[in-house]
Amino acid sequence: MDPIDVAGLTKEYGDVRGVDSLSLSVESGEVFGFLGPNGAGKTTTIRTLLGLQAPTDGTAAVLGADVRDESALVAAKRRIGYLPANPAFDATATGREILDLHGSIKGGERRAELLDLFDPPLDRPVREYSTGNEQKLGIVQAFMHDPELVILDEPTSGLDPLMQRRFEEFVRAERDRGRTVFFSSHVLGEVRRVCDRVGVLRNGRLVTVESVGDLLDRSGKAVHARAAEAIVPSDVDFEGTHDVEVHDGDGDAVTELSFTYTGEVNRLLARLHRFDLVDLTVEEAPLEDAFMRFYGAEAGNGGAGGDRVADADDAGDAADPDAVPAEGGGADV
Ligand SMILES: Nc1ncnc2c1ncn2[C@@H]1O[C@H](COP(=O)(O)OP(=O)(O)OP(=O)(O)O)[C@@H](O)[C@H]1O
Repeated sequence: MDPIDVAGLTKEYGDVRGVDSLSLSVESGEVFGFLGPNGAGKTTTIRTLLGLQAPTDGTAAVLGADVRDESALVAAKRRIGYLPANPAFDATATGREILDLHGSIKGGERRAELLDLFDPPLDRPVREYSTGNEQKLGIVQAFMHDPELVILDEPTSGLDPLMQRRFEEFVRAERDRGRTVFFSSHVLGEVRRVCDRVGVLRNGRLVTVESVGDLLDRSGKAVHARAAEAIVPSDVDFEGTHDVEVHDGDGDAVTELSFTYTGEVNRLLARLHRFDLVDLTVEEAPLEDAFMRFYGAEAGNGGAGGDRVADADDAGDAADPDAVPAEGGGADV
C-alpha cells in the first residue's frame, strides 16, 4: 500500500466543494509536490488526510490507516510528520517547550540535528517569533521524530532564500533515505528542484499528475540568439519552434531572436547552423509556462523574475486543531 492513497475524495463545506472526486497515490520514497491556485483545495486535501476534517465522500488512507478510523489514524500519525499552513503554536510557550512537548508525544531523535540546520530562537516565547522563525520551528517539529511520511502545507512560505535552499537540500536527503514527502507549494523553483512528481489541483479537481522531468521536457528550451545578419520569423519556422520573437539587434548583432523549442537540441543546432550567429543560449524554459496552462485563467501572475505562480492567501488557520497544545494531553499532534 502506498503511503498516501486517495480515491474519489470529496469534501463539501455547505454549498462549496473544497475537493471534488480526488484520486491520487503518493509512492514510497518520493517527493510529491501539490500545486494549484489559491482556493484550489490543497489545504482541504491535507487536512482531510490528517483526519482534521471528515471527508464528505470517497476514501483516503495514510500509511495504510483509513482517515475515518480514528484509532488507526492516531497510531499512524506517530509515524507521520505534519506542518500546517499556519502553525498555531501556543504563543506563550517557548520554542523549547513546544519541542519538548512534541518530543514527549512522538519522540525527537533528530531534534538536535534539525536544530543545527533550522535554528529558531528556542528560549523566546513564540509570540515574539517572526513568521520565518515560526516556520523553522514547525519544520523541526515535523521531522524530529524521524517520520516515514511527512505532509507539509507550504513549508517554505516565510523562509529567507538561504533557509529555503537548506530546506530543499534537506528534503532531497530525506528522499534519498527513503522517506516520503508530500507538500503543497506555490513556488515553482522549489518544486522543480525538489519534487519527483507533481499533482496540479484546480477548482478541487486534479488536472494532472506527472513527473517533473516530463513537465520540463514538455516545457522545452528557451532559445536566445544574436545574429550578424537579418533574420525574419519565417526563417526559424521549423518543427519544434514556438512563440518566435525577432528584434533589431545592437552592437555586433543585426538581429535578436528568441523562441521556445521543443525538440532535440542537436536538430536545433543543425537548423541554426546556417545563420551567422554571434551569440546563442539554450536553457530550460520557465516552468511557469507549463503550469499556467494547467492553472488556467484564474491563476495569479508569477511576475517577472519570480517563480511564485500565485500569491498564497494567508487567510489564517488560528484554530488549527493540529497545533501543539500548550500543556497536557493532546496526544494527537
Ligand atoms: N472551513 C471552510 N469553510 C468553507 N469553505 C472553505 C473552508 N475551507 C476551505 N474552504 C473553501 O474550499 C476551497 C478550497 O480551499 P483550500 O483552502 O483547500 O484551498 P488551497 O488550495 O489550500 O488555497 P491556498 O493556495 O489559497 O492556500 C475554497 O473555495 C475555500 O474557500
